[in-house]
This record gives sequence, C-alpha cells and structure tokens, in this order.
Amino acid sequence: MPEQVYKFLKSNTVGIIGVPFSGGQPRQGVEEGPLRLVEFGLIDQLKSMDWAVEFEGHRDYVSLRPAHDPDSGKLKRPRYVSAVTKVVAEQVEAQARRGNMVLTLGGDHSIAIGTVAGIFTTYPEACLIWIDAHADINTPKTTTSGNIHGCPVSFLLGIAGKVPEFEWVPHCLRPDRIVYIGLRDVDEGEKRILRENGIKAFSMSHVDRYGIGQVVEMALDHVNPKRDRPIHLSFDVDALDPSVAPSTGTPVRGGLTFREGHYICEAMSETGLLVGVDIMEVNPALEDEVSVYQTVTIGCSLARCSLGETLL
Ligand SMILES: NC(=[NH2+])NCCC[C@H](N)C(=O)O
Ligand SMILES: [Mn+2]
Ligand SMILES: [Mn+2]
Repeated sequence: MPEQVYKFLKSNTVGIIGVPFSGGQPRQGVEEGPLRLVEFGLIDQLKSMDWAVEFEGHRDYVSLRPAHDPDSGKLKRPRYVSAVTKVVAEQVEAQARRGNMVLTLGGDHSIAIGTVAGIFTTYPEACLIWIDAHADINTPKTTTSGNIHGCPVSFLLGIAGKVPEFEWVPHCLRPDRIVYIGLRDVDEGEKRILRENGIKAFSMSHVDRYGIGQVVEMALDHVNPKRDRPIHLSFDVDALDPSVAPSTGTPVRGGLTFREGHYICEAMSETGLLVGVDIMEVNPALEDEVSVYQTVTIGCSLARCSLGETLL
C-alpha cells in the first residue's frame, strides 16, 4: 500500500468490483466502462503503487435481468436495477468486512445504491462524498426521466416512499452524512428535496467562489467535522467538464477542471479515512476515439489519486 495510511483498513488490499451495468439509464455502452478501465491498465497501475489487488473479473449481471420488468410507477427496469444493486451491495460488503479498500467501477450511477448500502452496512458511521453534475436524489415521484441513475440517493436516505422492488435497500444514509461537490444540473424537485432535508451541496458556483481547496475543506467539515468517520467517495465522471471527460451519458457544460477533479481525490486519500471509491458513468461508446481515451484514462487516474498517488 502507498505511504498513505488508511485508518479503517485492515489490509493493503483493494477489492475491485467491476459492474458492467447500464440498466439505470437508456444509453448503451456505459456497461463497457469497467472493462475498458481494466484494459487500460488500472490493475497493474494499482499494483505498482504497492496495493495488493483482488479482482474477481467482470461478473455477468445480464443473467440477473428478469424476463418481465414492467415500470414501477415512472421507474424503468426496476427489477433489473434492484437485482444488480443488491448483488453489488453484497459484494461490496464482503470486501469491506475483510478490511479491504473497495473500488467499484461502473456502469451507471444507480450502482451506488449497492456500493453505499454495502459500505454503510459495514461502517454505519461513514459519510458520503458525492461528486457529480447531478444530485441523483429524485424520488419515484419527482423523477421526470424514470431513469434510476437519477434516484439512488433518495433510496438510501429512505425518502423514496414505498417501492416494492427496492424494499431491501437499507435506509443507511442520514441527510447530514452526505455532501455534494460539482452540481450544476439539479431538477426543481431535487432542489426542493435538498432544501427540505438540509442537505449540504457545493455547486460549481461555490467552486468558482471559494476554489476547490476551500470547498473540499468545507465539505469535510460538514460531514466529518472531527475527521474520524470512514469516507465513501462516489465519483460520477460527468462532474468533470465535458471537455475533460466527454464520454459520459449526461454531460453538462461548466464542470470541474482536470486538476479540480484530481484534487478532490487526492484530498480524500490524504484524510486516511477512505474505505470505498466509485468511478461511475464512463461510457466508451460515446463520442470519438480521442474522447474515449481521455475519459478512460481519467477514470484510471482518479482511481489512482484516490488510492494515494501524489504528484510529488
Ligand atoms: N447519474 C447521472 N448521470 N444522473 C443524471 C440524472 C439526470 C436527471 N436528473 C434525471 O433524473 O434523470
Ligand atoms: Mn451525473
Ligand atoms: Mn451521477
């Protein structure tokens, strides 16, 4: 393991969970994200940083797809998303319980239902840092798209209301244990939810005003004031500006720069409190070859920075 000491880990092992899944949104290709990240050398890169890597290969989640999967209210493919995220929760929990760092590669962001459930079941006192252009906090009532990758946070908070398919999801997240950085495309219903639940969010406007260094500090002060809680980092690559990471399904202009994105990961690693990291929404089927190269390599470097790579 790199020089960085991770306080809650019992090993120098990172468990990598590749989740080639796209059912939380309509665009094909995002299921290829994890395969490409591994193809681009992520595992060897982490090994050369002195991590022991456990990677079980890309599991075939397609077999979990039910023959019949009717909409649940507005939600699309609810049974499929539920089945996949439930398995992911079990995989993440199994890795976390052994004291390993857990790195999950998406796939679309609905997968975070599983990663956050798995981490918070293991570490109930954890906090969640959500890096994204979007808040992904729509409820089955407020969603206009019906895409579940826009809803994971509401399920984890327990504000989604009764959805039979997702009854297994633990309401493990408290509103004061999540903080957002990078937001710039938040639906009206989501703005209301954030306000009503007093959820802390740093938009791109805050990044402009305070700079990324201050924003990260303020974010940690909010969810982790004594710096004694385990941290799960869920990074949607669409938080980055589309000029930096173009190959993603829901790009929004005005995002984080290359350095701002990496700085967040470096700062999280530096706390020594990280226990889980998600790299989500890399879609190698979108845009041209150069864009794919840019986006996949940035997925790899964000993961490395989160796991202790430094510039000096
Ligand atoms: N993980 C993502 N990229 N989410 C995008 C969500 C977009 C929009 N808010 C929706 O509910 O559909
Ligand atoms: Mn997003
Ligand atoms: Mn997202």
